[in-house]
Amino acid sequence: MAVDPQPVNDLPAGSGGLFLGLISGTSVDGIDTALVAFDPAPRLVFGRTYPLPPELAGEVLRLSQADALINLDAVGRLDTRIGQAFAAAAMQALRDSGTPAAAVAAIGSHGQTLRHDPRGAAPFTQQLGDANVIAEATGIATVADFRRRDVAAGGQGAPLMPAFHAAVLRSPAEDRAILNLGGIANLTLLPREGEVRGFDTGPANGLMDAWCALHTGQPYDRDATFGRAGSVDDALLARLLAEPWFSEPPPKSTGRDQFQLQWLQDRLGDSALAPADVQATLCELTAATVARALLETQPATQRVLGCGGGVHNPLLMSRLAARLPGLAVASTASVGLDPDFIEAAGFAWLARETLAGRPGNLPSVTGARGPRVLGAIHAS
Ligand SMILES: Nc1ncnc2c1ncn2[C@@H]1O[C@H](COP(=O)(O)OP(=O)(O)OP(=O)(O)O)[C@@H](O)[C@H]1O
Ligand SMILES: CC(=O)N[C@H]1[C@@H]2OC[C@@H](O2)[C@@H](O)[C@@H]1O[C@H](C)C(=O)O
Repeated sequence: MAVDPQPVNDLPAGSGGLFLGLISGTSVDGIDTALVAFDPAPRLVFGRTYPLPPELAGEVLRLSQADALINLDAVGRLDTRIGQAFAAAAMQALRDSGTPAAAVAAIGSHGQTLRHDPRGAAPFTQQLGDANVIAEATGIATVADFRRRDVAAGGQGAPLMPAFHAAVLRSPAEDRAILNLGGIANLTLLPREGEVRGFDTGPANGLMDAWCALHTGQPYDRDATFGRAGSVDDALLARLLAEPWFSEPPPKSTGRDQFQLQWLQDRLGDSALAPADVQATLCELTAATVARALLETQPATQRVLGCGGGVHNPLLMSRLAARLPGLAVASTASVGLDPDFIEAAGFAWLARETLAGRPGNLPSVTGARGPRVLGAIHAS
C-alpha cells in the first residue's frame, strides 16, 4: 500500500515491525491477509486472499440467517474452526511472502461476523474465529474482538474503517468520501476539515451474490455479465428503497442477517420478473442507496474513492458515476492503495493502535460515548 497522498499523522514510535491483518468479510468469499509495515506510515508489503474452506463458508451463511435454528455446539465448533482457518491463512501468508513469524509484531484479526444487532436493550455483535487458536498456532500476539467495546460504550461497533481511512486517505485539498463495496456498503466522509463521519448504507455484493448463486450457480456476477443482461425494474426498485432503514440517520450499521435473500423475496412477492432484471435492480439499489446517502450527508464531496470487491463490478461503478454527476468516482487504486486489501490492512493498523494504547474507534462515526482502545490482546 503506497502511502501518498496523505502520510499518517500521529503514529508514535514504539510498536514497530510488521503487522498482519486478517478478515473474512460479509461476502464470506475468503480470508483477506495484509502484511503492513509502518514507516511510520502504513505500507502494504503483501496482500493475498486465501479460500475459506467451503463447508465453513456454508455454515456461516446458514447460521447468519436471521431465522436459522442455532445449535450452540455448532457455533462453538465453528468459532474454533474459523480460528484454525485464520491461523492457517496467516502462516501461509508468511510463507508466501517469505516473512519469518518473529518479524511480525502482532496479528490484528477481525474474524468473521456471524450476527450484528447493535440496537435495543441488549445490543450485540458477534465475530467468530477464536483468537486464542490463532495466537497458539502462530506464536504471534493476536489482537481481536475489535467491535464489542464500542458496542458496550453505546456505539454501533461498525463501521471501524473510517478511522483508518482518515489516517491514510484524508486530503487537505478536497472533500472526499471513501466507499467500501463489500457484502455491505459503507461510506466514510472525509471533509477537508472537520469531523469524520461514516456509516453503512445497505446491501452491496451480499444480496447480488446470493441472487446470482441462486439463478446461475456462480458465486458472484463476474464482470456483471448477468446483471447487464437485464434491465432495472422501477417498481421493484421502489419497493426495495421503501425499506425504512435506508432513511434512518447515522450512526447506523447493518449486516447480512438484515439484508438477506428472504428480505428480497418478501418484496418480490409473486412477481414474474426475469432473474437478470432482478440482478440489474439489485445493482441499481446499491448505487441508489449509496448516492442518496452521500448527497444527503456530504453534498460538497468532490471525489469518491471506492474499495472492496464491488469496485471490480463495472455495472455498479458506472451506475454510481451516473448517480453522482460532477463527482470523480474511482477506485483507491487511483491514489496508490490496493482496493482489495484496505480492510485487512486496516485491522493490522487497528492492532497497532491497540498495542500502543490508542483508541481505535471514532465516536463521531459509531455513536459511542467516547474513544475506546479496541479489542483483546492474546499474548504470543
Ligand atoms: N470481477 C468482479 N465482477 C463483479 N463483482 C466482483 C468482481 N470481483 C469481486 N466482486 C464482488 O466482490 C465481492 C467480494 O468483495 P469483498 O472482498 O470486498 O467482500 P467482503 O470483504 O466480504 O466485504 P465486507 O466489506 O462487507 O466485509 C464478491 O463476492 C463479488 O460480489
Ligand atoms: C458488523 C460487521 O462485520 N460490519 C462490516 C460489514 O462489512 C462492511 C460494513 O458492514 C462495515 O460496517 C463492517 O466492516 C468494516 C470492516 C468496518 O468495520 O469498517
